[in-house]
Amino acid sequence: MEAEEATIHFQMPGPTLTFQNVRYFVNLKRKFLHRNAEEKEILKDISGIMKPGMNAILGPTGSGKTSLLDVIAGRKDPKGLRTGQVLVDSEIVNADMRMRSAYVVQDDILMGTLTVRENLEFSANLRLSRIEFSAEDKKLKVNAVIRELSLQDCADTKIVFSLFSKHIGTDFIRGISGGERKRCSIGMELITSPSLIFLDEPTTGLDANTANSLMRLLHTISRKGKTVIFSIHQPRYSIFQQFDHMTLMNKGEIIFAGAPDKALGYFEKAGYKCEAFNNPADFFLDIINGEIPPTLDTPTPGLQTNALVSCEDKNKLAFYYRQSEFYSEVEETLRKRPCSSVPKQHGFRDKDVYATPFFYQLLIVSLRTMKNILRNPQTSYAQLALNIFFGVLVGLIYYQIPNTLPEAIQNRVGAFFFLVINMVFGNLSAVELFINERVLFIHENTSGYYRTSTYFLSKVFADLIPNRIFPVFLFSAVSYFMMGMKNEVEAFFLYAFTLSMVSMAAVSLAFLVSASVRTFAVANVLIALPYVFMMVFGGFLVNLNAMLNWMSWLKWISIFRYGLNALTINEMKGQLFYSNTSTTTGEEYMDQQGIDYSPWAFWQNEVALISISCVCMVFAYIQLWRVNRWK
Ligand SMILES: Nc1ncnc2c1ncn2[C@@H]1O[C@H](COP(=O)(O)OP(=O)(O)OP(=O)(O)O)[C@@H](O)[C@H]1O
Repeated sequence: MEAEEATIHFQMPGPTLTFQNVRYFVNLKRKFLHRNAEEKEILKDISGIMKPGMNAILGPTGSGKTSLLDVIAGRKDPKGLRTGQVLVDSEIVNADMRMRSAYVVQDDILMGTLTVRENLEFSANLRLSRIEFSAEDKKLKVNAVIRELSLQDCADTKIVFSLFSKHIGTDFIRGISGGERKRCSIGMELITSPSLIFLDEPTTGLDANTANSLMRLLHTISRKGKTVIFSIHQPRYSIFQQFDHMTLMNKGEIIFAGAPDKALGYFEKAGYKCEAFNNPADFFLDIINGEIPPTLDTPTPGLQTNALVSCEDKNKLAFYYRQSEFYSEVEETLRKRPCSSVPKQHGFRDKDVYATPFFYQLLIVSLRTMKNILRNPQTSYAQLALNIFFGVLVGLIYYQIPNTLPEAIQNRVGAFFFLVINMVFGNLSAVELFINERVLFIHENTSGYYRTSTYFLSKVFADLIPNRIFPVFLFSAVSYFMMGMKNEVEAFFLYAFTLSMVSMAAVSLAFLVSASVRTFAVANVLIALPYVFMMVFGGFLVNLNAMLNWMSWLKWISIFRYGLNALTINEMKGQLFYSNTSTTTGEEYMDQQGIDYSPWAFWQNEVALISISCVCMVFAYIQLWRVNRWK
């Protein structure tokens, strides 16, 4: 038991985090015909010190709590940081530091189809080094976290309502509660035994009691010497009492930072009196919101006479704080602090800082993807059902195509067009893939769970191939024999191979769109347009020889054209069609259509389809890699 306890207890005492003269700007939308985007200063020259214990960042909505938390956690784009620096002990926050600290986001980002334990195991498997932790150690660690966070009762319950399974969550399947979900999110981070923990509004969306017990939990963690820093909106008194340090914010500036028990005295000196039985946290917010007027008869030591009145154009409370002894103390400490000369970093990740090797990550992430598909079978069943349905449909429409003219050629060509349309448009749903998981991917990737390449390849191996390629063989088997195509084993396999290559090219294009945009609406337009263009330039709807020269190049990137040509060569070659008066061969038909039917020409079409797939995949990967990780 003791050994188990030891696994969750953190190895190092928490660090002291300091920030000095931090000014942070964000770009607002660029105005029409204006070259430069307008900027807004959201953190205005602020400094502070946060030591091991409970550090709360309080303030009304829009005061800059989350911005400050993100900047000090190193999650905000450093381009916006105009002046100042953040140090953890004496080191500048860098990628390595980010990996060693924990950041719990406001919206719980968990894989909904997995249970609490499986989510924690996923985190443990990827974020604990295999050299230092055996499989048994990881299990002990997960158990210890479950016990520490009192998650025993729901350890084997699925999350279900979280993030991207929201759309499949039904009234019949109740997942874990909001408080349990939040504790699970915290547990995902505690697995690595971080000594510095950031939480963005951990109590938002929780009822009073759940919020209270969650804060008690954080308090317990902080008492083990950890530095817990969190933003919070309006805490009740029992929560407020647990703070060791409080940073009060208003309009991007600090209006008080120090021990909460000193804050009431501080504001009293500034002329604000808290009434008996009033919650101090509410009282501070009321002051900021201007709901409590100052009574300025009280002398304000260390401050020029009536400073609160004279600084008309400034944030008066922030101005007052800068004159106070609290601020002088912070400045004095910051002046004395040592600082290492680590260069400023610009990218999200300076070096490879993952705990586990590439192939191990690929295995773990692929297993989770498969588990997710199996437990969320709508997509895979739908794909399978769709393929069987269309296989039977096309088989019935073109049932046993005769060799008599004109049906022999007309029906075969019509069937090929139908088949390719079905393969291409049947994969429209693939645009959901990265959009659905975008938030999850960004969170896990930035938290050091896995590399971008691991995630991408797991999608290819565990999603694309089993979900999009295998069902095509089923479709091919049903449709090929119902249509009564060429009775040759080799021709059947080439037919199935061609259809799967068409499917893969269409999915790859959908992957590319999915990795490039954030919303379904834009994705649907972006994917439908090239599909339709490719269809027009496929050679079935318009004769490509009669096309305007400047447009005809489009045929070279048409999945339809390569698919139709390959299917036509495979079926028509060596066939003899006849009518009452004449006969014609498949080769004669292809000559008329300008289709080269040499063996190499057939494979050229397959190579072209594979090349389109590869190019789209490479670009999809680049797009995923370029996704903005900064908050
Ligand atoms: N990327 C951005 N673009 C424009 N304005 C921004 C951006 N990020 C933050 N802001 C602005 O900066 C201010 C502080 O935002 P922040 O989210 O830090 O506040 P907050 O105190 O956490 O608020 P809340 O409690 O509502 O989450 C707000 O006025 C917000 O509109």
